[in-house]
Amino acid sequence: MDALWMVSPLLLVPLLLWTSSTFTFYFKKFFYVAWMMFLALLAIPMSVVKSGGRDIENMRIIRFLVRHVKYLLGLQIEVSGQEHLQLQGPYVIISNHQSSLDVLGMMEILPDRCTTIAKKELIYAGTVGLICWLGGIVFINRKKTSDAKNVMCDAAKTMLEDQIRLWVFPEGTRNQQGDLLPFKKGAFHLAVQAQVPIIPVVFSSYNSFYHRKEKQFNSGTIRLKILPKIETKGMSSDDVSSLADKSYQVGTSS
Ligand SMILES: CCCCCCCCCCCCCCCCC(=O)SCCNC(=O)CCNC(=O)[C@H](O)C(C)(C)COP(=O)(O)OP(=O)(O)OC[C@H]1O[C@@H](n2cnc3c(N)ncnc32)[C@H](O)[C@@H]1OP(=O)(O)O
Ligand SMILES: CCCCCCCC/C=C\CCCCCCCC(=O)OC[C@@H](O)COP(=O)(O)O
Repeated sequence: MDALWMVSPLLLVPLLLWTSSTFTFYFKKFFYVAWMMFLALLAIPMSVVKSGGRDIENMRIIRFLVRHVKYLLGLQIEVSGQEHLQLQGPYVIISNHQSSLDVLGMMEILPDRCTTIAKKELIYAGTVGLICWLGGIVFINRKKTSDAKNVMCDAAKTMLEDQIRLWVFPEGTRNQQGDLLPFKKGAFHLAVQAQVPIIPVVFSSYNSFYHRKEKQFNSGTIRLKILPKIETKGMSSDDVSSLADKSYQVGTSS
C-alpha cells in the first residue's frame, strides 16, 4: 500500500506533461524536425537509386514521403483552386511564408517537375539539406544579392530548357504576423525572363493553432488557396515592379 502511494503521484507526471501545452509545443516541434530528418534519410537512397543523383524527379519521392506528416501533428490541409495548377509547361508559384510547416502545404499541392528556391544555409541541415539538394532545390545566398540574381537568371534558362516549375517565397524570409512583407523582386524577374505565368498560392494564417511566442501548437487546419495565373507574356524588366505590385495586391486581397 505504501508503495502505491509513492508511485501514484509519479504516474501523474507524464499526464501533466502531456496536458501541458508548452510541453506539447516543444514535443511537436522536436518530433517534426526529427521525423523530417528521418524521412530524408529514407528518401536519400531512394533518390539515388531512382535518378542517380540531383534530379527534379526526386521531388516526387519527397512529396510522397511528406504527405502523411500533417496527421502526425494533428493538422488538416484544405485546398481550393486546384484547377489553376492544371497548366502545361513551366510556371512560377509564389506564396507567403510563415514557418517550416509550409513544407506540409507545399507537398500537398506540389505539381510534377516543380522545385523551390531556398536560402543556401538549408543545405547544411543534415539529411534534410542533402535531400533538398537531391531534389534540385536552387540555393541562393541572400547576403550576396548579385550572386543570388545570377543564380536566378540561370534558373530562368533551366526552367525553359528542362521544363521546370519553380516555387518562390517572394517575401524572402519567414513572417508570422498574418500579413505579407513587401515582396522582393526575384520571383518576378524570373517569370518575366522565362516569359512564364505566375500562380499565387495563399496559405491561411497559422495563428489559430500555432504561436511561437506563446508556445502553442494545437490541432488545426491549414487552408491553401490557389489563385488564377498572372500572365507575363510580352513583359520586360521595366514591367517587373508593376507585376510585383499587382501580385502583392492579389495576395493581400485573398
Ligand atoms: C522526405 C523528407 C523531406 C524532408 C524535407 C524536405 C523539404 C523539401 C523541400 C522544401 C523546401 C522548402 C524550403 C523553403 C525555403 C524558403 C526560403 O529559403 S525563403 C528565403 C530564400 N528565398 C528568397 O529569398 C526568394 C525571394 N528573394 C528574392 O527573390 C530576392 O529578390 C533576391 C534575388 C534574393 C535579391 O534580394 P534583394 O537584393 O534583397 O532584393 P530585391 O529588392 O528584390 O532586389 C534588389 C534589386 O535587384 C533587382 N533584381 C532582383 N532579382 C533580380 C533578377 N533575378 N534579375 C535582375 N534583377 C534582379 C531588383 O529589381 C532590385 O532592383 P530595383 O532597381 O530596386 O528594382
Ligand atoms: C545538423 C543540422 C540540423 C538542422 C536541423 C534543421 C532541419 C529542419 C528539419 C525539418 C524541417 C523540414 C523542412 C525544412 C525546410 C524549411 C526551411 C525553412 O523554412 O527555412 C527558412 C527559410 O525559408 C527562411 O529563413 P529565415 O527565417 O529568413 O532565416
